[in-house]
Amino acid sequence: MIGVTVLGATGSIGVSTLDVLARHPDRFQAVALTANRDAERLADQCRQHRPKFAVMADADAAARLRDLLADMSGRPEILSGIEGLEQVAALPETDYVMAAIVGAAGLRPTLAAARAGKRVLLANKESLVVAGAMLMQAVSDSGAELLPIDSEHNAIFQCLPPNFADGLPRVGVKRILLTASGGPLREWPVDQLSSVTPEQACAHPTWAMGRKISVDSATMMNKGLEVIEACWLFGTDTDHIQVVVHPQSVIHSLVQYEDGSVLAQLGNPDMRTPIAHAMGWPERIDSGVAPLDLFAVAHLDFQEPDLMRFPCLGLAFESARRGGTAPAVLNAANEVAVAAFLDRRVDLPGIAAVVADTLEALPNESVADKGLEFLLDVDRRARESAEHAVRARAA
Ligand SMILES: NC(=O)C1=CN([C@@H]2O[C@H](COP(=O)(O)OP(=O)(O)OC[C@H]3O[C@@H](n4cnc5c(N)ncnc54)[C@H](OP(=O)(O)O)[C@@H]3O)[C@@H](O)[C@H]2O)C=CC1
Ligand SMILES: CC(=O)[C@@H](O)[C@H](O)COP(=O)(O)O
Ligand SMILES: [Mn+2]
Repeated sequence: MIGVTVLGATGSIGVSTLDVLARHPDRFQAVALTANRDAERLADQCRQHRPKFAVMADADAAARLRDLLADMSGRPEILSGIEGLEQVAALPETDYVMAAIVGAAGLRPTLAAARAGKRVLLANKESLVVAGAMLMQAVSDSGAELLPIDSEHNAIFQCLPPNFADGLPRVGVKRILLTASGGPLREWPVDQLSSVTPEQACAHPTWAMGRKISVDSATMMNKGLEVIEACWLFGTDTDHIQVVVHPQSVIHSLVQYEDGSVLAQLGNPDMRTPIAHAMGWPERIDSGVAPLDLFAVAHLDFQEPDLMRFPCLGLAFESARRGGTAPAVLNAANEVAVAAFLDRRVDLPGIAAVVADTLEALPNESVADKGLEFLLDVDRRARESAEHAVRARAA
């Protein structure tokens, strides 16, 4: 039996993961489930999946979870805080860790799973953006397995040969073609972007996801974060990654080879496919996703991204090229700006403006030989600076 810890069990990826896990009761057992504040949903999940541990990041929510599960026989041990998250990411009875916390908050538990040598199923792209070198080093030092859950990166993984870690040029790869839907604002009049509401930004045309990543898709910052994620996962650079807008989200990404071949992975836009792929790998297991009907799809369209409409994508490419602390600053500023947008404290174009101001305000520092505390401090300073930029725009 394979023991699974699901970090971020109550979120969009967490729920899909538990759906796949429940389809294979003879293969997987939930060992630990975690959430931030949603004790009610985590309590329901504990009753269904009967994990040994449940963690609420928030201490008050952990107390609520204890009350909610007081009458459950064989109830899980309930932990709280970041230490609880790190503990269940590294349990001896856990084989696989689904890293599905949203944002840089997922970094420490994801790192704990990597350091403990687990199979890390990585949805939390922000971990790689903030601490790519450190996370990749932890994976290599411990012998952990890192399998991408992000649909594009999972697709690329499926289109690469098993020895891709030898280096993409050595295995004949010319470049990665990273697909993007273009989000709900792809055709919105550019001069009216300041009127976009949080509800409109979160109404993704093809994927059902949490609110933070939905806004990132609307600004195309999501694709920018994914470019940085791809650089780390596949040992490449921005010159070898092309973003291709593909509104149908049926092709999840492509790999172009030296001989002219282009390999692609296709499927319905449902995250249970990459989740089942990574949980079953190297075998193929049922995901519950309906077979792709190409006649119903009928057309596959491709466009170049419009960097005037989507300045966040340009900022992310620039941060990736600069390296150092720039990607961590980009990520922190974006998290602050997206939260402010969802609170209606800045308008949608304000997100890119806050990120640009924050990148400008902070020096770019080298991350070589620096530890986790340094990166957490960069993240903290960038958040402070971004919050100032939000207030300055609101004033
Ligand atoms: N949704 C998708 O289809 C895809 C998501 N991803 C990535 O996966 C990750 C998760 O996304 P998604 O599932 O959409 O997000 P959701 O917002 O739906 O879920 C986030 C999860 O993280 C928990 N959480 C939030 N903040 C904290 C915190 N500070 N400490 C501990 N736990 C916390 C939430 O708990 P609570 O419910 O209590 O708030 C919830 O369980 C993101 O990094 C995203 O970029 C990548 C590709 C596709
Ligand atoms: C499902 C998934 O992997 C998301 O990251 C998706 O890519 C979002 O769609 P966009 O292409 O619009 O960012
Ligand atoms: Mn994606």
